Amino acid sequence: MSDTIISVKNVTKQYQATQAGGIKNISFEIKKGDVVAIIGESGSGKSTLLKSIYGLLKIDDGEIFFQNEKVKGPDEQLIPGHKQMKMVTQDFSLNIYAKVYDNIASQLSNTDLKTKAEKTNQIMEHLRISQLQNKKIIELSGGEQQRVAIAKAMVADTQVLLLDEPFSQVDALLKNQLRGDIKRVAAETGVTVILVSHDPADGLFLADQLLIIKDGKLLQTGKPAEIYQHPEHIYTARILGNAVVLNKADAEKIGLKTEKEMVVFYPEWAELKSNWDSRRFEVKDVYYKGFYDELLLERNGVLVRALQLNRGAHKKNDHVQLNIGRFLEF
Ligand SMILES: Nc1ncnc2c1ncn2[C@@H]1O[C@H](COP(=O)(O)OP(=O)(O)OP(=O)(O)O)[C@@H](O)[C@H]1O
Repeated sequence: MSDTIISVKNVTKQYQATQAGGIKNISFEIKKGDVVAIIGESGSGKSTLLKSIYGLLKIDDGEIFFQNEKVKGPDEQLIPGHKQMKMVTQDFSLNIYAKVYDNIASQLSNTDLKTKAEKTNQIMEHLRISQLQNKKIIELSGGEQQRVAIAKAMVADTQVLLLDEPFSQVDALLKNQLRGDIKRVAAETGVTVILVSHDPADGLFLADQLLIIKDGKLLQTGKPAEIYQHPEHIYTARILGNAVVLNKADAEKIGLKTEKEMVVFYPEWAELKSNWDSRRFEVKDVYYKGFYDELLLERNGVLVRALQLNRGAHKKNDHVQLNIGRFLEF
């Protein structure tokens, strides 16, 4: 228990106006120093959960604890939010006409100017923005502003960093770099990071703990690899791995026997072979995916997808054998 920093217990928050949305009876714990990714589609309740943890929303039911102290809602304190947590929203809340250095340093007191300068320089180094320190925010790209916003949020000994869609402003290449940097900074500084993203790849890459949210409910939480390999819901397998989902009748048409209603497998669990046997599929289409092909295959009117690492080996209209080594039943 001692290394738990955040406990969310049976938290419900519904919005009066919509009578829907929000989050429903969510419980989980976060370990100090972990990177936690909350993954779900748009409108699933991710931001509601993040704001509730920070104390920005009045929750209807349940409790949230920071260490052993209850997080107060906006009606219970003068300035909503939690002193040891910082939230970076998509608008960054930076002073766009001030310099990078001053934006970050503004979070520290002037009583010890040497420490103030040291801490500001150190966090800029961590986030690789030292070279930008004399630039004004308005002169920076979206990705650079994102880094400054994170540095500003972290500089004053923040224990929990809350990031709402931190990669929304960066392109694919910079996104990989920023993801790596957040992971590294969390490991180096010991800060606990809770981030919200609609892109499951963010969670799989970054997180020590993943939370899958759908329609305001927590479907599953755990380590990314565990959730990926053992999803408890079809939705989880679909968003994490673009799984193939078949009903019982279709599954049987391609030779998969099940007592349950649905069969699910990730394309990489199916092995392609050229041998001609009873489990043959016809290649309906080939999608170029860079270092591999994705094949759309058909058998008895049922379509499935499989990966072809040996690019170009099978072409449209070829017949192939597919060994589905593992599948899940729901
Ligand atoms: N202030 C509000 N008033 C009424 N309904 C709201 C309010 N904020 C959010 N909702 C509703 O609650 C649901 C969850 O919203 P939330 O912003 O938490 O989702 P999200 O998963 O973060 O989505 P996105 O990725 O689009 O930001 C949505 O249906 C949304 O319309």
